[in-house]
Order: sequence, then structure tokens, then C-alpha cells
Amino acid sequence: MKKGQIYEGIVDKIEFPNKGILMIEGTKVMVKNAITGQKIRFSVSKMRKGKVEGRLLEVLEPSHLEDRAAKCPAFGPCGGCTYQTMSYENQLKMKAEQVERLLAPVCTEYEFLGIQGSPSEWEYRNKMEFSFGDEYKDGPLALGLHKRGSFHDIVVANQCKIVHPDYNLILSCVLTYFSEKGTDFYHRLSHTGYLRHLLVRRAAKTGELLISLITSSQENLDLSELRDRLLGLNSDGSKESANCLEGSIVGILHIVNDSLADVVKSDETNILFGRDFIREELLGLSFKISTFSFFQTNSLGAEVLYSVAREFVGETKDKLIFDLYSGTGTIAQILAPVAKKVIGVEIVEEAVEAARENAKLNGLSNCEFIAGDVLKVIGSIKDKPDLIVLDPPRDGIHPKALDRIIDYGVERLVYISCKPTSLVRDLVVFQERGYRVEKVCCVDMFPETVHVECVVLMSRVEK
Ligand SMILES: C[S@@+](CC[C@H](N)C(=O)[O-])C[C@H]1O[C@@H](n2cnc3c(N)ncnc32)[C@H](O)[C@@H]1O
Repeated sequence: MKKGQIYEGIVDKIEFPNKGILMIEGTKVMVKNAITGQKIRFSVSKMRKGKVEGRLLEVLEPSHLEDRAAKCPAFGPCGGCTYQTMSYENQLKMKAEQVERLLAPVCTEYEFLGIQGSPSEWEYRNKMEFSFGDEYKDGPLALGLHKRGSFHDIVVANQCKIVHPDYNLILSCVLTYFSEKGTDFYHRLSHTGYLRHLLVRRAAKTGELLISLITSSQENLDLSELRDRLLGLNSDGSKESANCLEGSIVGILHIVNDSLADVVKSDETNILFGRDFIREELLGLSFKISTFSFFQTNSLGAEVLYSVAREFVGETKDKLIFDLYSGTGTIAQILAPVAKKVIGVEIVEEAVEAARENAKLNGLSNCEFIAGDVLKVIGSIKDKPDLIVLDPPRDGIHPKALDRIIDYGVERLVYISCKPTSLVRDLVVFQERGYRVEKVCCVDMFPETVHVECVVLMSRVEK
């Protein structure tokens, strides 16, 4: 095989997250975004240390798993969804198999509880971050998601199906407004221009909408007309519903961000209307969510995830629980009513403040939240936990933090993971140091995409 050569073949399987695997002339080849059973044409793009990667050129024949048409007109070019042509049943089966295959070499004799689906397959996201740009070089202003595999090109996402239609009305309103005004977007290479991102949060339970326009400081535009146009989308009960929001806008923010990196952050926030947070409800508790605080992106899915975690945690009466990587303290607050005390540790100060405020709103006095790096903080907590819940970011747990967590020697640990490859790496260490994997349950929080969450119950076997 040589770089640049073109081959055809049938995809054998998909390895997490989106690696289509084929055997070509006895060599294993990985082609991203190819689906099991598809006949594809690809070009060899990388050959290193015996590993061969290919770039998908064309799907010659669809897979038997692709049993329906994609719902979104932007499916394919848009980098958001990968599996819209597979029925949800097939997606769930595939994700469960991927996790089982990853676990097989490292865990034996555990109970695999399969996968629980998202209660809503579509319109499930409570947050979406859209980027300004153009669909092709020097094309008209676009607002949407990055084109698959592209740093620059944007696909207009005004018919996105994994968000509520309210997002699409808001996106179209903002895009039309700035197109009419001829406002330029922020060019990521030259660092010139104004429009950067549009961040929309919509609470599934309350329908509250928070809209944040993120720009550079390179222009000083009066945004009151845009604000009024957006507020005009709020239903007053007299208009045609197709052009009105179902939820209601509770806040419109203008955030200035001059960071050179392509990240959404704030150097300065101006409230153009209302307040700077929405309220969401999960499992009977109420949560205040601001623009930047971490909150599970699928609210109804989060209820499933937390219910599985709560079941795995088991008996908590008179127990001190550590909720490590606690975000806005959702897990801590769900466990607190049935525990002696819960201590959450989270690195983002703003999230910790939100967690404290949310606990107060929910009338919980036995939750404590500590701001800091788990690695540094846990050694300084005087109390010893009876149980630990872990929900680290995608990279998993820092090896030194992992050692300290294991040193507590708690009887039971529940590990929630948003990236099974990191989970598997950490499980090896837990098992080497005296823990046994009892149960694993997957939860699909992101239908149509490559992601899958896992909840793992471990118990201590060596004292
Ligand atoms: C997957 S989220 C989980 C949040 C929360 N458990 C929830 O369900 O909403 C991971 C969290 O870990 C936090 N985090 C990342 N690195 C950390 C560290 N070294 N120490 C403490 N928290 C960290 C992130 O800010 C994020 O809020």
C-alpha cells in the first residue's frame, strides 16, 4: 500500500468513536465516518508504524444498517451528526457493541446492562454554539456549524434537527439581520472582523431561552435593533405560531471576546435584555444555568444518566459522598437528600458558585462545594468519604489524582464517563489497585452523533 492510492472495500465494523475498519490485502485500514457494511472508496492518507488510515472519498453502496433517509438537509457536509441514516435502534446497538468491545480486553466477569436511549431522539440539545463565517472562501455570511473536517467553512444550520425549532428561528433572525447590515465575521487567521459566535441555551422543562452574541471589540455597533427583532419572535399569542418561538427569551447578552483562540469566552458581558441565566429542572430539582457553566447538554438524557448513577450508588444513608468533577453540582444535589453529606469538587469557580446557589435554591444544607483541581484539593479535605462518584472530563482522570482517589479505599465507586477510551485506560488502574468492575450501563445522551456515556460501578475487593 502507498499513500495516495485508491481502494474499494466493505467496512467490517466501527470502532469508537467513528473509525470504520476494513481489511485490505490483509492490512487493517481505518477510515473515519464509514459505517459497518458500507462499500466505500477511499484514498490512503497516512501510513505510520504499521497503522494505515484512509480518507473516505465515496460511499459506493449503503450499509444494511442505513435503513432510513437523513432528516436534516445539511447531513453529510455538517460536522455535527454522523448516524442520521441509521435507525435509532441500530445506533444504540452499535454504541453498546463499541463499548463492550473496548471493555472486553480489560474487564471480565462484569455485568453489562446494555444501553439506555435518550428519551428524545431529536431536538434534545439544551445548548448550541454556532459559528459565524462563510460556506466557502469569500462567500456570503454564514452562521452554523463547522463543515466536517474543515477549520474554516461553515454550514448554515437553520434546519438542525437535534435542537428545538426555536434555535432555527433565532439563528435565521440573527443571520438575516447581520447579512442585511453587511457586518463582517471574525476571520480566525487574520484576527480581523466582528461576529464570532452565537450561543443559545434552551431549557427543556421550562422553555426559557438565553441568547448570547459573541463578537470581537473591533466595531461598536448598536445592537438594540437586533434585540428588538429577537424579542419580536416571542409569541404574544396573536401571531402565526410557525414564526414565533415556542419557548420564551429570558435574556439576550452581548459578549465581547478578543481571545486569539477559537473559544467562546467573555472579556466583557453586556445584558441587552432580561437576565443572564435560564432555569432548568432535573429530577424534581431546579438549576440556574448561566452562559458558560457546564450543564449536561441533553436535559432529559441527563435524568436517565443520573438515575442510573443513583441506582449504582445504592444505599447512602449516613454516608459521606464525594462528587468529584462536580460541575454545577447536579449529582451532589440529587444524592444529598438521601445522604449524610456530599462534598463536590470542581475546577471552574463560576460552576462552583452556581452549585452553591442551586443547592440553596433547592433547600439542601448538606452539600459543600470546593473550587479547585481534584488532584490538589482531595488531599486537603479532612473528612474521609464512604463513597465516591466521579464524572471527569473527556480525557479521564489525571494519573496522580487517580492514585489519591484509590488511596481513600472506599468500598464503592461510581465512574461516569463521556469517553469510553479514557474510561478503559482508568479502569485498568482501578483493577490493578484492588477494585472490581461490577456493572456497566451505557446511556446515549447524543443521538445521531458518535458520543456515548458510560456509568460504571466498582467495588473494592482487596483491603
Ligand atoms: C463531564 S463534566 C461533569 C459535571 C457534572 N458532574 C455534571 O454532570 O454536570 C466534568 C467537569 O469536570 C471539571 N473539571 C475538569 N478538570 C478538572 C479538575 N482537574 N479538577 C476538578 N474539576 C475538573 C469540568 O470543569 C467539568 O465541570
